[in-house]
Amino acid sequence: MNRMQKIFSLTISFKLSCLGMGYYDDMRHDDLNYEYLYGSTYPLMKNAGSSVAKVIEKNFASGQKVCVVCGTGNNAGDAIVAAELLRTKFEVTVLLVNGLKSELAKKALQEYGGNVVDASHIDECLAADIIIDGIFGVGISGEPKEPYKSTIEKINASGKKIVSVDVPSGLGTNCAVRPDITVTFTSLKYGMNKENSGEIIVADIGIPDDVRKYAGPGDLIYYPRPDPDSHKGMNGTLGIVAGWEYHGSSVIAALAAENLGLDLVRIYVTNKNYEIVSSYDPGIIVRLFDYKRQASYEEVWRNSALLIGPGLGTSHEAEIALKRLVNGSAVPIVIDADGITLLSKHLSIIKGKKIVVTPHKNEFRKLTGTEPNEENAVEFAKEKGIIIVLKGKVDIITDGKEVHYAKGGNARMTMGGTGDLLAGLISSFISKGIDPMRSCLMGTYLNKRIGELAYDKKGLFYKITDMIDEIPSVMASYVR
Ligand SMILES: NC(=O)C1=CN([C@@H]2O[C@H](COP(=O)(O)OP(=O)(O)OC[C@H]3O[C@@H](n4cnc5c(N)ncnc54)[C@H](O)[C@@H]3O)[C@@H](O)[C@H]2O)[C@@H](O)CC1
Ligand SMILES: [K+]
Repeated sequence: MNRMQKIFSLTISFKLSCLGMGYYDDMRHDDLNYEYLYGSTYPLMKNAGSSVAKVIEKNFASGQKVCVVCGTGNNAGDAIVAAELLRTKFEVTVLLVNGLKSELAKKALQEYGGNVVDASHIDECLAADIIIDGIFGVGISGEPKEPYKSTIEKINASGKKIVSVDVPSGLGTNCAVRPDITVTFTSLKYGMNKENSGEIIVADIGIPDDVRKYAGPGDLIYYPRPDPDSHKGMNGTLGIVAGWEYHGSSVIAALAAENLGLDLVRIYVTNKNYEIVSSYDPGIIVRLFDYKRQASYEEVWRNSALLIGPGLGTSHEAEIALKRLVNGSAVPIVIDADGITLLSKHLSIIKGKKIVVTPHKNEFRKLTGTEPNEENAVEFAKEKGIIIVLKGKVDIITDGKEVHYAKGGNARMTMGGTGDLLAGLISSFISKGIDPMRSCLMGTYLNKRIGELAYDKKGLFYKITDMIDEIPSVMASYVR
């Protein structure tokens, strides 16, 4: 390879591995939400394997020898499912290059009744007529390590017909299988073309639309891990303008934010509640807000996202503050509770702003002048260019184009404070730079989930801080 070729190859490889991560995240998202809604994702693996088997039956004469080369993950599982379906018509051998790690792949192997060999039989296995490549799918990270690197080289040197499962193993690195056919699942992966993937067949493996319509644990994986080189302020700063009337609402939202790993959580209150809010938690910064001073507004605008409204009251000073804050803000704002009541009198201020409004049914009526239902929420969100989270037994989340739902929770969640908590969660995710729509899905799912966990421990007798206490364990199980 000359220098230019090397640079080109490195660029391609970098791009593919970066974008490969995107596919991996999307696949994990779909898998987690699938599990949440329907249970095990094994049926998807069965569908994936079955689509590979169908392609082989259609393209190759039966009776030939097939070597199914397996890595350790779910890509191998798909290949083993295909092996079981093919073994009545073909002479099939499953080659386990280095055992299996994936539980689903192990299950597929249990259901497979044919011939299995280990790496000591690699040469004899690769002498088959057809090779199924189930070494890596989108779960690869970095360059293939041994023993896979030399296995890929042997596959490419074999001169046999090669069918890759989902993606050619190693695609985007310097060592990739070069197949005749690739059966890829759900959608074409970035960078795949005829040269590196052979004939590409996109197979639908039956992932239901609901995995993207419903908020679920899969949405939480989009929480950004802090860069080890980042400094204070780069991982979310939230300005909470709340609690001027009912101080507890601002504290609930701030505690939610603190538990979500933000760098700085600041509450802005007036004289009346300054002392009591300041005394609550050492991790929360409390600042005095004077609605007549421009400096107060400028301080609030320096945060990466704002939450306005919980326990704010509807005083004259709150009304002025809301108007000026929204008007001058360049960062996204979540408006909740009293903020919604005030906003309903000044709807023109949200034009062109990045706004999420989180009304319950009555607040929705006040805000829109219409009945709280999906159709009206979509209509209002579209007309105003905002996101609406209409809270209820099932939350409805819409930006006027897409509609999503969050279900779950329990009857105890009608208690005061759950709305403040939800607004705190959504605004915190937004402050970390997560897309606002995704932030709403993450927040609505998480709010319902922590209600369920609190119920598991204390039944109907849990309180709002019990929900807040559950935030870290839920997040930590999806974000490492
Ligand atoms: N929702 C979906 O899209 C579905 C995807 N499925 C399959 O699942 C695949 C992804 O499965 P997995 O996440 O288990 O990942 P893979 O099967 O792609 O590979 C992961 C395994 O390879 C190892 N590994 C990763 N990089 C390596 C490297 N550079 N050198 C050596 N070993 C390495 C890992 O330790 C892990 O055991 C997809 O490509 C697809 O084939 C299907 O099972 C069905 C559902
Ligand atoms: K593969």
